[in-house]
Amino acid sequence: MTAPLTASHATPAAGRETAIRLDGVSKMYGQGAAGLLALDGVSLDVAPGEFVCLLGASGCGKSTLLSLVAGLDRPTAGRIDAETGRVAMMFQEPALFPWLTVSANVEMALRARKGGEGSGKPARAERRARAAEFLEIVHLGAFGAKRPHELSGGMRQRVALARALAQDADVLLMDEPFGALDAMTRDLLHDELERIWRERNLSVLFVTHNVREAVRLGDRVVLLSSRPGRVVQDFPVELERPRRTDSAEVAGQAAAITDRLRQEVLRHGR
Ligand SMILES: Nc1ncnc2c1ncn2[C@@H]1O[C@H](COP(=O)(O)OP(=O)(O)OP(=O)(O)O)[C@@H](O)[C@H]1O
Repeated sequence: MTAPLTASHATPAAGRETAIRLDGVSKMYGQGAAGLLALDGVSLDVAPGEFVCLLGASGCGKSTLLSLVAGLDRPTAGRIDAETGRVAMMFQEPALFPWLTVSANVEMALRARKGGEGSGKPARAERRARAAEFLEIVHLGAFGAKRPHELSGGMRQRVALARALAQDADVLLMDEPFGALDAMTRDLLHDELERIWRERNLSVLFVTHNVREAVRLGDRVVLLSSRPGRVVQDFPVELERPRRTDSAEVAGQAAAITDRLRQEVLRHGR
């Protein structure tokens, strides 16, 4: 949950147009007869600036896949390149430090930044000013002095988003970030995330159980099989943006993907 917020395991390969590449990635937890194969030969590319949603039955390895891309764990086989190297993660729980103000939570990410060309750690006053800018981006400019418990669930997730942006990440890995929010708040956050994704040209890998949410947000929806997770189908979503979750177009494409997901779940007798 409160695992490291940045992971850098870049493998530069000049001229390749991928932000994330998984090539034949498998993950086995444990060993021998007691081993559990969570992912089996997953190959998947995310282009720079692309928004890819990952769908699949419960336990099919979606979170495992994200943690491998984030470099929090290693694959048993296969290869992962996150070429940009600046990866931030968001979870269903915002995982803020409750004793710190909203601003200080975002400042922590600025403190934790790795040094590098033009990205040295900013001094305290500058961190505060930059945290305020990131809070403006998520429309929480007036809330920097509040503590997390004074905010609603949706606002706390916006702080988590500001914190992810403050890491100067160009790849966002999101594990059901809006799963605990009510439908109205989720809708608003979809709009905000879409705006920020476009403005900052982020590459996003977004895990969800919600097929409509995947179609609302994704350039592509990648469907994983039940465990062990394998890529079953990759659905391009060519609907014009901005999309509405409750539109007939989104509902239509979501229904087709749900049918395929249902077949997959039934095939595994769940
Ligand atoms: N650290 C671990 N050790 C052993 N088994 C694990 C570990 N982490 C996950 N698993 C198992 O690996 C499988 C895939 O888990 P994972 O959490 O990646 O699936 P998921 O698709 O994200 O699930 P959900 O949709 O329910 O969140 C599950 O059977 C889970 O129990």
